[in-house]
Amino acid sequence: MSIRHPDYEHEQKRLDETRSIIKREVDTLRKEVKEFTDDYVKQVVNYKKGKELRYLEDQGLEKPYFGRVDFLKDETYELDRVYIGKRGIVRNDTFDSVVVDWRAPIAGLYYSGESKDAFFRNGREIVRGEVRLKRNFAMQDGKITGIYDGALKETIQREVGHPDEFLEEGYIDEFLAANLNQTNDSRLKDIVATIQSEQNDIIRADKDRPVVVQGVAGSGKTTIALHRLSYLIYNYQDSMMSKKFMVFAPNRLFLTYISEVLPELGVEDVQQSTFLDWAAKLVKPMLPKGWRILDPQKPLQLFFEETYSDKERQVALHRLRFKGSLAFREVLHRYLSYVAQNRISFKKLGFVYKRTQQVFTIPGEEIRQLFTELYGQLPYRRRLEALRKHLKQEINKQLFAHLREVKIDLDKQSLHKFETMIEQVLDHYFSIFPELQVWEAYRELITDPDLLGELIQSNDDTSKELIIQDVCASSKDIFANERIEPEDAAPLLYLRHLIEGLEQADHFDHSVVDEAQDLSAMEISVIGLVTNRQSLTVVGDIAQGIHAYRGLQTWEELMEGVFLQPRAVYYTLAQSYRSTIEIMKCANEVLRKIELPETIMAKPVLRHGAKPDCLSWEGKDLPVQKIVKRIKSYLQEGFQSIAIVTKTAEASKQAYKKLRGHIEDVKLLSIKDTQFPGGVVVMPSYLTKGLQFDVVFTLDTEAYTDSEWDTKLLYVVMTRPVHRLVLLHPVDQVSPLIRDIDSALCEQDSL
Ligand SMILES: Nc1ncnc2c1ncn2[C@@H]1O[C@H](COP(=O)(O)OP(=O)(O)OP(=O)(O)O)[C@@H](O)[C@H]1O
Repeated sequence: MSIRHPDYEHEQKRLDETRSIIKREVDTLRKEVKEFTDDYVKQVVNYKKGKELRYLEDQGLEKPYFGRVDFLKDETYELDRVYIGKRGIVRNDTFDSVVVDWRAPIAGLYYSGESKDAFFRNGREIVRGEVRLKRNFAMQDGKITGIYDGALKETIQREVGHPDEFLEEGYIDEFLAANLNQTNDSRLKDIVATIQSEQNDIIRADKDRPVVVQGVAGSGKTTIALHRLSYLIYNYQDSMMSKKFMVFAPNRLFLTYISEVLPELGVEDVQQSTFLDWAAKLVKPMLPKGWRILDPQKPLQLFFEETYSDKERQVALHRLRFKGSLAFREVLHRYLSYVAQNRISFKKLGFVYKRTQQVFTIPGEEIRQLFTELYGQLPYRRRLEALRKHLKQEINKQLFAHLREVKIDLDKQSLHKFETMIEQVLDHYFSIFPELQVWEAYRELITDPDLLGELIQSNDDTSKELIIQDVCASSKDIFANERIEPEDAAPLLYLRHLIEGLEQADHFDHSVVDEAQDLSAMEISVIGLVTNRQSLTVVGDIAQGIHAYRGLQTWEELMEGVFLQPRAVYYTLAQSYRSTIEIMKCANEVLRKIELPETIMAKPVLRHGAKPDCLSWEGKDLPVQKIVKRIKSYLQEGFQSIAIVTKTAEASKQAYKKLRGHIEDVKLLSIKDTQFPGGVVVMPSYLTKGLQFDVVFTLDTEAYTDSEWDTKLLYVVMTRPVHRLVLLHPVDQVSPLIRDIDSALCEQDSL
């Protein structure tokens, strides 16, 4: 575990050897990359070599690997000693592997830890054996500065003697602790050296099944979802393309925040979008000219800001929840059946072959069955195409059977004439099918209470009536201004899937859905529709669901209602890596105010820090000078990213006005921002989702009531800091959420 490790000499020698190999590689690559060529293939090879060279120069030489695993194979008793790094390194002359890429199958052993019963997949083969050693290295300037051995439990046993007690407290190995304790620059990093076993299971999960992860705040959900992309592209580049990977995240700010880690992980050209930005591109061309999608912030203002009446909120809640629900998805399906049943009269198809006066018919019932059953799974338009083809074949079959019977041989010209006649007959027949237009159909459905009432299924008639009235009347009002709302986008796309089918070109090879609890089941269903082979990674935390008016209430909704074929694999992550024990204990105390399953309480890793400060101030005006003084002292201590968080966007603007003259470079962030600047920022609570900072101030803690939404919102904010949390409130206004937090958990004082 330290420099006096018995293997130190040996490991340093191994590192020296590896570094000299890398130096030779660097020299060769430098020469090769410099060579000019106008051959396209060679240019591509050179580009790849250039990338490899940059990695070796920037990182490979400094730290070629971070771990070692010794694996004794059951079958052959061979001992593989594998050094694992961020990228694989192969000797150019002998093609020997010097360092194995962390994503390679054998590297999985390193992450699952020491075990007598281990295995990895080598293509189709499963190689079994024993992991004899898992070793981590700390390195600096080509020197080994630390060697950490063993699986967690054994290490603790050796060092302190009481493994279970420590594990319960969230003990982590020294190597991980050393990594976590570095001051954070608030950007996401790669964690390839310290991926934990339960995280590794998610990263390496089956690519062709949806993966759903409930992970507490700071458990690494975003990080591992991105590592999974890197893993997938490394192992399946024949069947997947990184430019067909999509990351859905809650806002544009968050997208730039995560985008920096992607090149580090070797996946550069991944698409990234909010659900709405992506959906809007597909939905806008479907709308009548001049129509627009309303601002997605509207509902947040409606629910978090005080200017709206309870009635307005209630109506919006009914409408928004309904539009995102699986019940509505069912209604969309039923609408198509309704059209088939009520708006198409399946008459018999008949025609006469004039030359012999033979009458051919296909009964209406048979056509109905073909349409609703045999081709029932296809989108409406494709069903029509398939049905037409089918009927044409059937007519041909009947005709040729008849011709054989009456011994008539048709010449080319007669055949052509006959073909034309069939097309005419079919054209006439198909005029009975309504030409469904997605937008028109949707509009009819969502504004006509009688139709919706007929298609909705609910046991509770009174609430059904109420919901239908709210949904239809308020949707009509929105449409009257030639607007749709963001929550219309997913059902519109779903209906398009049912009527026209979604373009294959818009499909993804893999989709990551981050902060999935804030999307509706309908939205996630749509993402499922456009993701090939259901290759999705869906991560989130129900405790952080701040879009309760539309988001998921439980993961069961997805497991039982969306991902059925194939079924999703569900994982939970309870260990939290971001904040100190002191911060997480305090945040958990707030979360306990609402009823949530125990599985979503975070267990912080064993990293201590200062207790959160809960500071009250006297007087009418915010004590700007005192707050500024605190911020400055944190900056002097070396903390680089500080978030001053207010509950609403409006409050952020006010706070920014007060602070900007006193703190250099302070920035105000709003939903419109796309760049995440770091430094000192003022921002509304809901925008902090997914982000992290060294220090977080909640400027108006008193604004959070004890409603479920406010509780979750404050919890989100309280779980953003890596090192320090400061909760501020006027002395005579205390939020019920923090009123009775034990003074053992937070430092209560006046500012
Ligand atoms: N195995 C690990 N080793 C080192 N750091 C880790 C590990 N897992 C997570 N972290 C760190 O924990 C922090 C939180 O990670 P991340 O933002 O991915 O979590 P999250 O679950 O998405 O959080 P939230 O839901 O609160 O937004 C990051 O700084 C990340 O680097």
